[in-house]
Amino acid sequence: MSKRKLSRQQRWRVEKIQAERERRAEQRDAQESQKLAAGEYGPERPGRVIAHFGRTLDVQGEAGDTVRCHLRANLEGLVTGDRVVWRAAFDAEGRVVEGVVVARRERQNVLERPDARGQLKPVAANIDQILVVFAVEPAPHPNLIDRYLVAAEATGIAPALVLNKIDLLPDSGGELRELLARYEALGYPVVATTTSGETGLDALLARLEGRTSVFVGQSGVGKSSLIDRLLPDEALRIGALSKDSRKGTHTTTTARLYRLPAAANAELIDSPGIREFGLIHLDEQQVAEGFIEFRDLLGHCRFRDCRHRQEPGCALLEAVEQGDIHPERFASYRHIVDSLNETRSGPP
Ligand SMILES: Nc1nc2c(ncn2[C@@H]2O[C@H](COP(=O)(O)OP(=O)(O)OP(=O)(O)O)[C@@H](O)[C@H]2O)c(=O)[nH]1
Ligand SMILES: [Zn+2]
Repeated sequence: MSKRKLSRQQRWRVEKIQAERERRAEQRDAQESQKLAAGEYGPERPGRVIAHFGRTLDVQGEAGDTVRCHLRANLEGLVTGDRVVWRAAFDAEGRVVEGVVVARRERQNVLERPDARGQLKPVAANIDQILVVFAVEPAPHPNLIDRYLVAAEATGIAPALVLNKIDLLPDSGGELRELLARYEALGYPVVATTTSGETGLDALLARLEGRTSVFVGQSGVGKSSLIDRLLPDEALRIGALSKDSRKGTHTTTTARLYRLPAAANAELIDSPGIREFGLIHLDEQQVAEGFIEFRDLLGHCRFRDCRHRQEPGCALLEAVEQGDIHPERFASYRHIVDSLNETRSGPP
């Protein structure tokens, strides 16, 4: 909007348009309640939110059909991935033209991100795995991988690692393989891929099969390239969409759920906001719990309030000493805790 002040007449028009919009929304809610009461909608069916735009949602039914749905007045805060109960409205020929979402099923988990004011807001729900992508180039710092893993563990969603750009792996890539073996030994699934060939694509598809996944990872590791590979048609459509938004219409930053054509029951939830990951909302205890090999030891230090620095009888320090915790993972833990403390005590 321009800095010029709105004239009285302009302001009057804006207010009038706003009032008209509200009136229409109220009217629609009332009509829907009437239709629901009169049984004009079909029976209740299960569905899944694949995109949402304010009070309008795209819901995928069990048959894979997508229906534009309104939200019943008393339902709030649905996000992509939510499982819902919806009812269809039909046209004269008996075809489903639209629907209304009447209930939300309990969530298995929810991914949250801070909004502009730093408040955590749900962005997607019911996710089975977080695929942390890293690449041969830019070379991964182990601490960065750990930061992603800790953030993922805190959501309660299982993480897996994807090493991309293995076409760039030098013959002497022993160091990286060693790093991967360390995470595999901890129990994390690891898949190696490249988008410049077929290598690893089958393994990635197998990992995606039967699950709802999200990709996260540092800029430049190849997330977009991998997703383009998995969703060739969708990629074209998104390209067309963003061309429009560049003209200044509107940009959709909300998450979308995609069904992958190449794997059975494989779904992907993606948006620029989901790919980024923060740790700032975690406390020291949550960071420690994010290191899965620490979990059994937590609570076994001599002092209840042990901060695992130099306290005698620290179960973690002893495990490092005995080689049960890799020193680099422990250094990583320290680094994350220190960096969070610095950020919090730093200037606002
Ligand atoms: N050699 C090689 N290059 C790749 C591979 N995958 C992606 N790239 C290249 O790496 C660069 C970054 O890829 P993107 O897909 O944009 O990475 P991204 O993770 O989506 O990055 P952001 O959008 O910044 O988060 C591009 O120039 C790609 O062409 C790969 O398997 N091998
Ligand atoms: Zn301790």
